Amino acid sequence: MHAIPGPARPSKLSVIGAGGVGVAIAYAALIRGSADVVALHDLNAAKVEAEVLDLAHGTQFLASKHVEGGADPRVMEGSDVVVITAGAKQQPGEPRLALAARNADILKSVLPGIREHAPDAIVVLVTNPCDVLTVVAQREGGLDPARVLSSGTVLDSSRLRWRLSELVQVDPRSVHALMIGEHGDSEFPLWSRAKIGPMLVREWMEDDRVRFTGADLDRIADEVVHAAYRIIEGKGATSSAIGVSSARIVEAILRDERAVLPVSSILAGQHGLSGLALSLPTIVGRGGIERVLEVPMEEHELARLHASAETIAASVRSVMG
Ligand SMILES: NC(=O)C1=CN([C@@H]2O[C@H](COP(=O)(O)OP(=O)(O)OC[C@H]3O[C@@H](n4cnc5c(N)ncnc54)[C@H](O)[C@@H]3O)[C@@H](O)[C@H]2O)C=CC1
Ligand SMILES: CC(=O)C(=O)O
Repeated sequence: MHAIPGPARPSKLSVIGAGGVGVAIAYAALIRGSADVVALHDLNAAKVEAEVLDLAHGTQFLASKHVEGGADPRVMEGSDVVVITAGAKQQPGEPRLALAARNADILKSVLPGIREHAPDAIVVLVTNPCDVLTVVAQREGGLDPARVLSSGTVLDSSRLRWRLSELVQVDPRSVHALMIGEHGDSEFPLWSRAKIGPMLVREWMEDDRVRFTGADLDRIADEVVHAAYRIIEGKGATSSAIGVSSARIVEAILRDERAVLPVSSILAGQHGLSGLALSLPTIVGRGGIERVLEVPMEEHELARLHASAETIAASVRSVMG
């Protein structure tokens, strides 16, 4: 006789940091139904309690039905995924790497709470510089490298796909293009593998009916690399797009999708790189990082990847010695 399966345990996402980004992630996750339960945690009790109430008041219209939170780290109990957004954000014109020392200290202060209350959770870094902090979290927290990752260039790749889709007037879901490397100034588009539908972007450019050139692609790449600076100049921070990007990563984990996403994780020899985190196309599932794909690339792209890796490694050395 087969046992009748009981109801599945509700999935739980906790978000540390109830600032602009943390709330955007919680809101996106609740609307999309990324997790059954969403918890918010912040040191600022009044702020986090107000944010939880504000979110809960929309429950009737949300896909996920339970939001909770507070200043006590016990709100993270039973989490399947913990997303970290706690920390300082960039001032206009400030590079992400300038936040490394400050945010590494904040990260170190939140790791014991995760270890105590959510020891089985996959940890996703969003706080910048997210590649550097992924390494800090793994080493300081003694985490399994497969179970700590960062949103990396998921957001940047979404920016790239949107700009390309506007250029060629094709649905962004049919644009397959990646920003790789650092989530920061040294990132770059992997043009040699970029496709629109089944056709390489380069093949589109050889078609007489297509009205874009290499100069257009250079301009788009530059816009993507500088996108956050532009938004921070105008509204002080970015939040909405990282909200949906992070919710998407959480879904890939909780639903064991084995989706290929350009998250950042600690490399173990891919492309000759080890001991630092950066973004490459990666299979993401219930175990976190299932596999980093060693995508073939051209020599000049490999050189850019190594330069990006060195930028991250230098920052890791500066905060960890
Ligand atoms: N990886 C990415 O693609 C992106 C990353 N970010 C990064 O996300 C981070 C957060 O940005 P915002 O939410 O705009 O900043 P914010 O200033 O609005 O919020 C930060 C929150 O962290 C909280 N916090 C600080 N220390 C804490 C601790 N020890 N425990 C719990 N909470 C703590 C603060 O009380 C505050 O509510 C920044 O580092 C920013 O650069 C922002 C956008 C995109
Ligand atoms: C702030 C940041 O990292 C971004 O919007 O890309």
